[in-house]
Amino acid sequence: IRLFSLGSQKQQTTGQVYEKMDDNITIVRKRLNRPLTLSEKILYGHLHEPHAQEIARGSSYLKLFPDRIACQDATAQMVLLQLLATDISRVHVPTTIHSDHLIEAQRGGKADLSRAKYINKEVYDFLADASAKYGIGYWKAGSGIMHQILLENYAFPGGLMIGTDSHTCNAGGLGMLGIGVGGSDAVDVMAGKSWELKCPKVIGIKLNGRLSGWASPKDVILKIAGILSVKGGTDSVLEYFGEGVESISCTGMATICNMGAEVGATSSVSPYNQRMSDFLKATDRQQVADSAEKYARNLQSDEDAVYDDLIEIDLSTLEPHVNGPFTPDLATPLSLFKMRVRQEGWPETMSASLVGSDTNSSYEDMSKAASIVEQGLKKGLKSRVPFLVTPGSEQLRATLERDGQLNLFEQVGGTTLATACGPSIGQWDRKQTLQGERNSIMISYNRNFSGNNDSNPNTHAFIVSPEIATAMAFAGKITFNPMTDSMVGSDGIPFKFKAPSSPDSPPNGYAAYSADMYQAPPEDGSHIEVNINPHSDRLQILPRFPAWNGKDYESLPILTKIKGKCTTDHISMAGKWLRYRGHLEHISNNLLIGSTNSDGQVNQAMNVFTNEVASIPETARDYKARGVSWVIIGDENYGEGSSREHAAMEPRYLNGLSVIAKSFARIHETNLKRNGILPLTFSDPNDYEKIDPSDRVSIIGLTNIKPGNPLTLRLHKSTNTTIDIPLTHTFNQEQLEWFKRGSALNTMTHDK
Ligand SMILES: O=C(O)C[C@@](O)(C[N+](=O)[O-])C(=O)O
Repeated sequence: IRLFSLGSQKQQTTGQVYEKMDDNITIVRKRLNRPLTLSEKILYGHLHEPHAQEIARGSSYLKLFPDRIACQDATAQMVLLQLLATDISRVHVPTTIHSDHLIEAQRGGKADLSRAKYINKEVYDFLADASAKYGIGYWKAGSGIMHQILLENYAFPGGLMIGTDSHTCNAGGLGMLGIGVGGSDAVDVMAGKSWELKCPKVIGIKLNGRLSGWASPKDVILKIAGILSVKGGTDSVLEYFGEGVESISCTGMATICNMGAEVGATSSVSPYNQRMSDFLKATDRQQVADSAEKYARNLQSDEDAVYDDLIEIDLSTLEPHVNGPFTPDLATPLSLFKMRVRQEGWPETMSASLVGSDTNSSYEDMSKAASIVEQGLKKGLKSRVPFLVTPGSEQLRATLERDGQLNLFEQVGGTTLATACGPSIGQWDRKQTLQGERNSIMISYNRNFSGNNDSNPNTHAFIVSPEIATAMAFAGKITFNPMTDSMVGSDGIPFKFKAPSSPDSPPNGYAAYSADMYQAPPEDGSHIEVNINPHSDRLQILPRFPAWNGKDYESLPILTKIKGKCTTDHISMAGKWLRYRGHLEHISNNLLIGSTNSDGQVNQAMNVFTNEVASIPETARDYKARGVSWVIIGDENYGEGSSREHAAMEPRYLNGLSVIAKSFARIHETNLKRNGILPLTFSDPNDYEKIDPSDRVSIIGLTNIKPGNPLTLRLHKSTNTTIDIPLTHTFNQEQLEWFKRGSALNTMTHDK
């Protein structure tokens, strides 16, 4: 299978990682004198200073050494632009970049891939050249989605990996702790620095019984999302255990761990077991399986481990779920979905069914979808809607082609897309839906925010398993329930779909990768020049953010007071804006264009100098041109979702200095800190109501800012009165250096 070498990436063997983990765990056990959960063993097994590290779940900051770094092409550009600003000559930790975001779904896999290679040539060349220069392995467009490639080649039980993608936690399916981060975190680790993470709490999720019928691994996490909500996992690791885990494939557990990002979890992980051993062997990693077997005690939770919270799921009674629209935690059991569709008035007619992507594109997933298709075919039926299928990697695509599943999809009118994220991050050219048209789609992806798949805010996206999405494609309506409803074959005879089944992995093994999918890093790339055209539309040398001026912030305007959900998609939309992910000036034109303000307006701001209403980016640019800094007022879970640090860099670049919110999503809060913006929280969330968008605000206490010290927000009302509001922050001492120097990057570079 593996037709590529890791090249000169000097990396520890898995056995060496396990030996180090074992030593650390022994030291920490003696200090804590209590049982450890699996995620604790992995984290403490990677501590920089196991003897001295303060360990307090939910509060202390751990200093860690990850085993790997992974980036995808939409976020890697900012990583490499930051690397170019440092004195780093070669990454200190094995790193790969995966080209999976910049391929737009339009006509089908081959055509879309060659179009993407043409459109994105400048960016792909930049990624390839900079990867070679810094000793990074580069997976080219068409090789597959980062999370599948990682699972198939690099993830291992007990490992610790950071990735510039919020779904890095997908690796939990193979027992690895994968954590989504912003690019600046990755640069720290590439430089050989230890990486800092707030010690997570641990939510135990005990799976009892075993899945049967139409219930799939996807339904486990869809149910959990409904229980925890999009912020319920914040600052926690979801840790799976129990007999039910043994009944789920390694890739099935990866699906469950992948969507832990949707409840804001720091990560998700499952214990080492035979299924993982089987998957490692099926993907040509016998040695890893042997090492894991030898250290299995460190790859599972202690029997009497204590969790901060416990959720039990009975797999035997679990039914399929449908989550959405517009938020991944709006969970409805399939049996109640038709009624809810009618109660809520959601569009009943389907406009498309999308199967695959990084969440559900394993051999098992695709084979289950194919088993439904085969039943429909036998009854002379075809998909009634566009049926788009995304294999997760080239290895999977070649295997599915060899074993016949792709041909089945095509026989019912399905289209195989490129092995890329495509519609899951808005890279979908939908000619048939006009902007604003109300419609419903069924997706086996992980995220369904407004506009996330096709930029149409009225596309109602419902997250389901691949088999449910496939069955509904034959019915052409979202109220179809394959567990209860019949279809009519072309012979006029009614029938019901039988529940799907599939092997975990291909019975005849995986097909081979073609060697030109991967560019191994050369022994020495220091001679390689990375040039950026100063007139480029897509790549721009990173401007430096100015250091703090040492004073309190006085009488700043509020750019916008946001009400309700404000994810990183609302702050820095993906889709067609991915084009500018390497150009801060250009991408800043999408700042908060998806957000709704407290007056209920989308992408509108009152300019306090001109008294004119304009778009948020235009208003911010006017303030910047006037040399005026400003703040954003946010609601709950501000910055939910993605790892894209652009959502923090853009406001900073346009002169934003602080976001004051009721609460923050973990990754985004760190991204704001790392880019010199103050993420501050209302000590009393009700104080949010005291703010009028026309107020001026001062932030008092900065000259004495210390970890744990509250700050004061002083509101200057139009009636010439002031109101003081207490604010909290979560900066520790090192992070305050980022604020004072203007950004974390500024602490790593000398003025050139
Ligand atoms: O936008 C990106 O590039 C990052 C991303 O949104 C990708 N993704 O997983 O959808 C994320 O969630 O990290």
